[in-house]
Amino acid sequence: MKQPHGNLTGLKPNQVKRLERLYRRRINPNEVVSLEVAREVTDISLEIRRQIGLLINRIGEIAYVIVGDERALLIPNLADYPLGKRLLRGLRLVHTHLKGEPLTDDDLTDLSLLRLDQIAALQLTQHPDRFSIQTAHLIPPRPNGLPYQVEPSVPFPRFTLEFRSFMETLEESLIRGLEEGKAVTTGVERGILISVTRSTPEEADDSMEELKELARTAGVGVLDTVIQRPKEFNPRFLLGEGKLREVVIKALQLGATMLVFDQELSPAQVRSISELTELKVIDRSQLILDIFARRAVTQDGKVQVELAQLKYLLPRLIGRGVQMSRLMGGIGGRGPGETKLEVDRRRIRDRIAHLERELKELSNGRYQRRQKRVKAGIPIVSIVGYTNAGKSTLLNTMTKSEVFTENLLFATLDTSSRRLRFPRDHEVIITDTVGFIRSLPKSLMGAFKATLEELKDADLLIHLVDCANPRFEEQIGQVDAILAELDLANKPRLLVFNKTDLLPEMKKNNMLSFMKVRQVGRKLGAISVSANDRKSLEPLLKELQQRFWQDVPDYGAQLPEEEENGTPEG
Ligand SMILES: Nc1nc2c(ncn2[C@@H]2O[C@H](COP(=O)(O)OP(=O)(O)OP(=O)(O)O)[C@@H](O)[C@H]2O)c(=O)[nH]1
Ligand SMILES: [Mg+2]
Repeated sequence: MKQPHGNLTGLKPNQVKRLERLYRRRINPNEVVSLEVAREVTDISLEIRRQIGLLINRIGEIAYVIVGDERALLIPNLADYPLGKRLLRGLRLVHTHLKGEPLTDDDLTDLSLLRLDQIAALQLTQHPDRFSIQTAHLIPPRPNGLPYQVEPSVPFPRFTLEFRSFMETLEESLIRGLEEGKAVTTGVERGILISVTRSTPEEADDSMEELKELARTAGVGVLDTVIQRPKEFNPRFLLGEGKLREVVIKALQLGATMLVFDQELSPAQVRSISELTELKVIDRSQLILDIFARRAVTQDGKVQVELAQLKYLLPRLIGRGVQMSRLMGGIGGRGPGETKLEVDRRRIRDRIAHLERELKELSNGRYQRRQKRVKAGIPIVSIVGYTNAGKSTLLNTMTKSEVFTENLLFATLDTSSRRLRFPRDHEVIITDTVGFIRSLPKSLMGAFKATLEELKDADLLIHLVDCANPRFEEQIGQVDAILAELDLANKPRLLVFNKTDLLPEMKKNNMLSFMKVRQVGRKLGAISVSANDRKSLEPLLKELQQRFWQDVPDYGAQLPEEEENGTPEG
């Protein structure tokens, strides 16, 4: 015999029995609830002075009988009715309100969060036979509107709703609403970005701005951002449960498909949050991994990214459940691939070992190539810097080659090298590198050390800075920190401020920022360039000549001749 849910203490055996017997009742699928069943629950409810709720499925079976207290009831985990890809749960809640209260905020939250077909309150009075009914249902998302509609309450005998056709119409309109929503925001996924942090409001904002950029780069449309700065972190959801519920309602209103956290989430947190919200949940690390996965081009890059992805996933495979598919799918399913997702942990470990061997071989190849270069005695200059600083653009302009550049984060994932010829048969090799970023996932840091291995051979690092970025100072610090972590703190370095063509505009709009750029630039002795303008590179080229061949008599800062440049190395 199926048990009623909720607290049954204090109920008489015959009352429990009556509750149990409710499971045997059938409702006509075209009715919200039948008069007989409504009467029975109001009777018991008045007798025990507690709310009673029925969750009824589409074929009219009573799937759950729930006993609450005088004012509320707690809906159990609806494990037998997973939402999956459906818009509605396939269950409606009919429950009693002992004092005839209208639907409460909690009721409407349950409706929204659980995506119930409908919620109905039987509003009781002193007379067991005289009660009203009030219903509410979800509606298509509207910007800044409530996600549900509440109907006026009507005396039960006058309540005539053709439930089946009502549901059909409702589902159609929800689907239509979703499709319209999709047209508004492009992107495979539409996400709400969340940051839960104790850092200062400015830091939190900066980090959120960067997360937005990352999301954009990953093809996630950003619908909204939420920053919470709690006194204490909620260990289960990171952010407070109340706040999380607000987020879910917002997600529903805006038609979001995923939540993106600025903080790294533990596997258990991802699980709890996705269970509660039924949305895809990813964190900053996974977002970055996802971007890497999209961008890796060379064998080396691909191997490293897959390795990093698997290492990230492995600890998250423990106690896996339904939500694993969500976790592993990544954005638009660009995880390590559906078939691979099904392999168990053992096979993933094997794969990791295999990839690590492959990486080593690739790295040997790189080492030999580097040896050749070092032997040839040609100075090596590596361009490093925060992602989107303009490193690839600089390499292109300097050498007139075509390295993929884009106004997206992490355009470059593989090092590429070019020769740059100076007059008098002097030349240097210039290498472009993957962009740096704060809080690079640990798993990636390891993998990318391999790519950045080449930096060890560099005779000079050009640290390129996008000085038009409001966070440029911080970014300089981040790059310095990563270089230190790579044991490169002592390499000769040249600080170069890029995008100076944007400064006049900044001077007009934000004098203070402009002055800041100038002050920092002077303090750190930065050279100014505009990577997309060859002419502006003269001071930089002159500096390079002086650094490498200072004994050479000054022949003027001359730009390398065009036809001599851009010979790809090798
Ligand atoms: N206004 C302006 N834009 C620039 C300049 N240099 C680069 N950009 C733009 O900045 C964006 C990023 O340039 P990339 O060369 O891809 O930057 P990157 O540092 O290689 O980036 P990652 O490879 O992602 O780390 C592109 O849209 C460039 O067109 C410049 O001097 N002035
Ligand atoms: Mg680049």
